[in-house]
Amino acid sequence: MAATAAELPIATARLVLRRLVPADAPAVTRLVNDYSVAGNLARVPFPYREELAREWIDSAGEQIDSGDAYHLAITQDGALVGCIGLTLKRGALPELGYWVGRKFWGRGLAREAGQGLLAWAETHLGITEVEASALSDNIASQAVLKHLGFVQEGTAMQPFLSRNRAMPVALFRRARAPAPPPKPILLVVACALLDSEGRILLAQRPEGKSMAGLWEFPGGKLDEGETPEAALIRELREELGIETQEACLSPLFFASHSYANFHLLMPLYICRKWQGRAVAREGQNLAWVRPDKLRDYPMPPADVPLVALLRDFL
Ligand SMILES: Nc1nc2c([nH]c(=O)n2[C@H]2C[C@H](O)[C@@H](COP(=O)(O)OP(=O)(O)OP(=O)(O)O)O2)c(=O)[nH]1
Repeated sequence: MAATAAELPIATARLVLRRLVPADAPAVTRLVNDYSVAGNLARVPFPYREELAREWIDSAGEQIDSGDAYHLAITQDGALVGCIGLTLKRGALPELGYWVGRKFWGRGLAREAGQGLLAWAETHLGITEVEASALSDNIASQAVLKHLGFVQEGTAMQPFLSRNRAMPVALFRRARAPAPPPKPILLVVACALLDSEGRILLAQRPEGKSMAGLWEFPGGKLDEGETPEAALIRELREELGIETQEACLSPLFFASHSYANFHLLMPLYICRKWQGRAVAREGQNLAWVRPDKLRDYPMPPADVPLVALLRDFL
């Protein structure tokens, strides 16, 4: 598996870009089997059948593992709204492609997903220059590319499977993005609460928050003047209604991860002793999870290395 595949999913303010899974086939088919979507895509036939979606999802997984292409599901609040991908080619620039289901148009989702994927590709694959194309009359898609820093370089005729003929397209290219402004470092403390059966407590981020639907270790940001331990004791009380003391918190690992707008520095503590029963005081879903099942719970990208370390440690 390419080392970079471990750095997925990609989280943006409203979206999670994750690997496609076989269970996505019906949603992909429903959204692509719409001429207003398929007609803009060069490489999909119309009508579009679920069998093709299944084959494409399988090959997308293989391509991520081999590092040949990164086609990802664009999800919002856990639901698939479109797909985005970067195809690496020999002797040519990597190519960006995307589509968003018609009912999700007009919300800036393609732009947000594009920013997330391009920033990820720059950080993890060292890719700075990318090309893309859009039908000459697809003004919306061209506007997305321009927002992403692409500049039109020419036009060409390209065969479109969905239309059974060649169509005029505008060719775009994006040079290295200007250096981004420095990001603030956000210090967040988190805790692996371990119960007597060796299970760890995960909490699901609720709708309306960034990275909604992903599972995380309980915790949160430090208040002004607070020590990390005091912040964690307060967060555990506020979120779960449990009481613990500094002596019961042992520092374990830390995460250091760049999100779009901030750089997260997150010490992870382990706690085996507390008073009270953990209950969801903020409407979040809770799950007590065995270490070997942690991978079944999608977590923010910052947590992925922590989960691997924790599984080895426990
Ligand atoms: N508590 C916790 N936060 C995590 C984990 N992984 C991870 O990336 N984070 C991020 C999500 C948030 O951006 C930040 C936690 O801050 P928070 O819990 O106080 O903030 P929040 O979600 O209420 O608010 P927001 O800033 O996301 O809107 O750290 C984790 O395992 N636990």
